Amino acid sequence: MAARGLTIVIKLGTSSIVDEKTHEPILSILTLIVETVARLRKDGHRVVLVSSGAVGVGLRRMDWDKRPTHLPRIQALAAVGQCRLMSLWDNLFSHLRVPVAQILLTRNDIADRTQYINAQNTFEQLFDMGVVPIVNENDTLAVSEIKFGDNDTLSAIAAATVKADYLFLMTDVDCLYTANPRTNPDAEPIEVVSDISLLEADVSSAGSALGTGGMSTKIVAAKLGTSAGVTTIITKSSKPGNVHDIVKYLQRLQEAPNGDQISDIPRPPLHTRFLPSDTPIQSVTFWLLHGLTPHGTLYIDQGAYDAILNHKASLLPAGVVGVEGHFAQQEAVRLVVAERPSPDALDGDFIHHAQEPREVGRALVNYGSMEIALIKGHRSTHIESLLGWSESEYVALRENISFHPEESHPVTPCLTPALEEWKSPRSPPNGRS
Ligand SMILES: N[C@@H](CCC(=O)OP(=O)(O)O)C(=O)O
Repeated sequence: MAARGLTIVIKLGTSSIVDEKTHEPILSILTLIVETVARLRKDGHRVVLVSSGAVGVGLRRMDWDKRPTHLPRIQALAAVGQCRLMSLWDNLFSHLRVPVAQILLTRNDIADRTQYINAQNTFEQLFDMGVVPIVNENDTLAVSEIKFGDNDTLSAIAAATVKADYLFLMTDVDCLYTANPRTNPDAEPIEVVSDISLLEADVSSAGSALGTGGMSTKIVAAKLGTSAGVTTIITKSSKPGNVHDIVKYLQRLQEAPNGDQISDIPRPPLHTRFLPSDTPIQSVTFWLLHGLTPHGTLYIDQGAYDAILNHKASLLPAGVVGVEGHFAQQEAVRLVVAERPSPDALDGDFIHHAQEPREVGRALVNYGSMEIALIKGHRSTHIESLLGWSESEYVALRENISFHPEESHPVTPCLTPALEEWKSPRSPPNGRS
């Protein structure tokens, strides 16, 4: 039986495709990527590339030594580089007769539900036309509040948007290790991470001089990807052909009817595979949680939280104990569970007295921050007399509320503990190359 065509997103960071010192494109890698993508397509798969490198390529074009710090200069440089970067990709892909398309995104572009769906439709159409979409952040427009921040996060959001089967985060290491393999001879590769919430990652790991991501942003991207049902894979960018081999291996693994035959399958190149959540969140939920930038925070009491979570209730003004930030109707806010203040507490006191306030989800609100500050703690029947008008009896409708699939876990420096939890039964012996 022919294998089903998969949707595969491959993310390439700046350091994978641009020489850090000379800023020249690493043509050998770019070519191998193009050949790999062409092979995957021949196998019937749909491929999206998320390519960084606009700033790096721009530096070469302008003959500048280093990345500027002044934002308009970075944005101008990215505009120069993006054009050249795409011409490089287009040129290389054209030799194998693969048409490509450029998709530049900012958070704003997908903050509107209609635009998000438009983006989905465009990807879909490009796949139907046999085109490889090449995605980057729209650096020319993006300022901090509308930035994805790094292309690892962008690639996870793109993977969720196209409902990808696999997201490959190409990096300068083969995989995650139980310890630093350069300094610790006992370091073992981590082949499978079945529950990413158990993983403790080094948030201090820096990215390259040109890019913005690092290992920590890959872990964040893997969390986003797996929560949306996307198997997320870290593997070495200098061996792009590995992507093809890993996909073949995973297909054979899926087709193997029972465990006995798995041992007959040749081992794949080294990689770390983050397994998707058993209960992936829906597209709308993912969009609410990750597509929108929150403009403020609503503090809700435990009763409201339980009612929304367990009884599918909408959020009433009575369940709101505090408001932070300035936001308008239909903007996204964080939801944080906090204790109700004592009657004699000063405004805002609940935040300080609450036992570990925690963000539990996000919501699109029916009222702006000023209105919610007036109606919080009151019955819905009082909204009209308090505001002089009433839009809805709810601060947020249940369908516009999404909860995070898991509570946030502390992220501490080290990739080592709880190894047994992550290792697949087939983890290779120490020192495997
Ligand atoms: N959008 C930017 C890259 C941003 C970024 O995160 O880069 P990287 O950390 O190399 O994936 C560019 O094209 O230069």
